[in-house]
Amino acid sequence: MTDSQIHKGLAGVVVDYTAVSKVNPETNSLLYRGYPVQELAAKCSFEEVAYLLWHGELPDSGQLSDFQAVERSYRTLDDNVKRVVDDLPLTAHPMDVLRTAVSVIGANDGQADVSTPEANLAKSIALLGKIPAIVAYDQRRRRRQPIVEPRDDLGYSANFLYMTFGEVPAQVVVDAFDVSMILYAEHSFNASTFTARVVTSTLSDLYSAVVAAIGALKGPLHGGANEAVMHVFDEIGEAAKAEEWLNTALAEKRKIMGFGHRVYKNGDSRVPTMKAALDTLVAEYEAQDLAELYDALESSMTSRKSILPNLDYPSGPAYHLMGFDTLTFTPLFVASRVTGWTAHIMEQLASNALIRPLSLYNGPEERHLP
Ligand SMILES: CC(=O)SCCNC(=O)CCNC(=O)[C@H](O)C(C)(C)COP(=O)(O)OP(=O)(O)OC[C@H]1O[C@@H](n2cnc3c(N)ncnc32)[C@H](O)[C@@H]1OP(=O)(O)O
Ligand SMILES: O=C([O-])CC(=O)C(=O)O
Repeated sequence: MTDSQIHKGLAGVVVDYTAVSKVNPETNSLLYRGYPVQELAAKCSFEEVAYLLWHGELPDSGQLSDFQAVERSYRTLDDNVKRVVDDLPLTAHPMDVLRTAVSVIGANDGQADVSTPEANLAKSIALLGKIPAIVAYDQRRRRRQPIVEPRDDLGYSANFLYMTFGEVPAQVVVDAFDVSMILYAEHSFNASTFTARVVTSTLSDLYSAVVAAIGALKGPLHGGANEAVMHVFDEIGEAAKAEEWLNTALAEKRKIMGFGHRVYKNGDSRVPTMKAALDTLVAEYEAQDLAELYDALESSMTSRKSILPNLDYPSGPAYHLMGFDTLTFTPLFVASRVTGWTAHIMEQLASNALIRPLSLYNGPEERHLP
């Protein structure tokens, strides 16, 4: 084995087929089951997109209402989950709380190890329904606000916002949130999805794969970047300081959160759609200062490094304007991406091979105890 066989970070390595989504950096496009994500964001709800990712086809109206009824039936949290969350310190990151709560849901499911396609689909829909309840519960407990029970007369996004804030915001806000959920739902073999597939490849259960994926998503090089973008905005403060801040940060060899991508080198296909959603929020909340800071950092970064924003760059400030706590941004990503993860878990199981790459040893030569 030689050095040339090593692909650090698996960059450029094709590991398997997938029919769930196609990321094409040459055409700067992203297809979910063949449909451009921009069309889905413009014409479909997040529930329809979740159904598409799992079933391969969009639902007709009867299939959609059956699906929505099942998702709505899972929106209430069991007491045992609430108790575990309540026992966690407020110093725990919301991603750690969510990871723990999903683990508790798995441990309480007597059928956790049943991995038929039907059983895994049922668990996936249950997680789709329950994760917003966990995220909302945790933000409200941190704010010492009373818990808001779900409403089954509301769609996914309106209910998510209602449970978090105690009221349904203006329709433009619900729409922007729904668009973000659609855009975050799926992105081929990214680090967290690959993590879920590795766990699944050992024939472990769906909950274990999702818990592991949450851990992988938390890091700032992946999903944690949407939170990190907001910390950067807070650090900079105002548009006039963006260029100087960036010069210092680059001189210190810092990675600028929300910029760059392993696959897209000419811009992230999802950014224009999310930026348009952010613009509607800027108008709704009259947040021109934030928009100016966004533009100033983007244009400084583009002229200094020619590195373009990824989806986390517009999503972070969008969630901020909606009123979410900064630490809650990556859990919002989980709420959406659980659809893609579970679609991949089911795909992996349908054609499984244990994922186990090789390594080139560079430790001490063989040696022996005296
Ligand atoms: C939804 C998502 O998960 S999207 C990704 C979210 N993550 C972030 O926004 C974190 C910031 N971005 C990054 O750290 C990187 O761009 C990654 C991890 C996303 C992609 O990394 P890679 O594909 O490994 O790119 P790589 O690190 O090889 O970058 C190539 C060059 O661009 C530089 N670069 C890439 N992204 C950035 C950045 N955000 N800030 C500063 N420099 C950067 C690298 O330092 C490297 O420079 P060098 O050749 O002088 O060493
Ligand atoms: O594809 C990646 O590497 C990261 C990403 O954008 C995502 O998971 O949405």
